[in-house]
Amino acid sequence: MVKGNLFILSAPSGAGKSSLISALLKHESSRPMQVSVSTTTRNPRPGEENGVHYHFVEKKTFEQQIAENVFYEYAEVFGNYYGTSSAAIDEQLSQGIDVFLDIDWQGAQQVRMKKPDVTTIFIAPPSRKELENRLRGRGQDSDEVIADRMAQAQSECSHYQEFDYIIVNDDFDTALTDLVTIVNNQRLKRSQQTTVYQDLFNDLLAND
Ligand SMILES: Nc1ncnc2c1ncn2[C@@H]1O[C@H](COP(=O)(O)OP(=O)(O)OP(=O)(O)O)[C@@H](O)[C@H]1O
Ligand SMILES: Nc1nc2c(ncn2[C@@H]2O[C@H](COP(=O)(O)O)[C@@H](O)[C@H]2O)c(=O)[nH]1
Repeated sequence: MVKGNLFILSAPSGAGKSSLISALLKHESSRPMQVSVSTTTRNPRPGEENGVHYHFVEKKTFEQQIAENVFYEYAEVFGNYYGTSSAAIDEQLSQGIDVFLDIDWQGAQQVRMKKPDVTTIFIAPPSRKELENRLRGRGQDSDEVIADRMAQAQSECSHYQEFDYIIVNDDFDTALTDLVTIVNNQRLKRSQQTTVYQDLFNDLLAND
């Protein structure tokens, strides 16, 4: 079986990566796709469910999991820990599922070191003003949290050159089409198709 592809989406908080991944997962697809559920020490927002949006844990538990080597990558973002469990993504990739990581630039750097064939995508907002509007429009964070996220946005954006692709999420449908194109592009690579088309190429290369 062909292994699944690993994709990373990074962006300043509020640029729309969760919305884009969620829309992508509802889109028609030739292969199964899943978003990795990260572990975090931040408090749940209203409406967020444990095990669905994140695995919410205490700082002590997270630090124990770091010591037990549970994480493929982890980072401290906005004063909280966030991490991706190795076991979950290895299992999904080995089942041929394409896996999407919604992680920050620090996590992206760690994954690139371990898995150089990862496809990395940077989602940019159309402007700083619009980014702030989206954070406010989400209605889930205090003024203080929003100010902190706006301050951090510059640091996240300063890493855009490390990514394979850039999508500017201005018009949502256009950004989604761009994301679908990138995913299909990766799936059409020869390295991804050699096993699938082995019989076809055996036939095409056979001597009469
Ligand atoms: N193209 C768009 N145009 C207008 N609003 C958008 C667009 N994309 C997303 N949004 C809205 O912007 C807000 C932030 O989006 P979202 O939560 O997906 O961002 P995020 O990058 O995943 O943030 P975080 O990293 O904090 O989880 C949401 O209210 C979402 O509905
Ligand atoms: N390095 C990692 N970064 C992660 C992970 N899960 C989420 N994130 C990033 O954190 C910020 C804030 O997210 P929020 O849900 O609190 O708004 C955002 O940039 C995410 O991409 C992870 O497992 N590792």
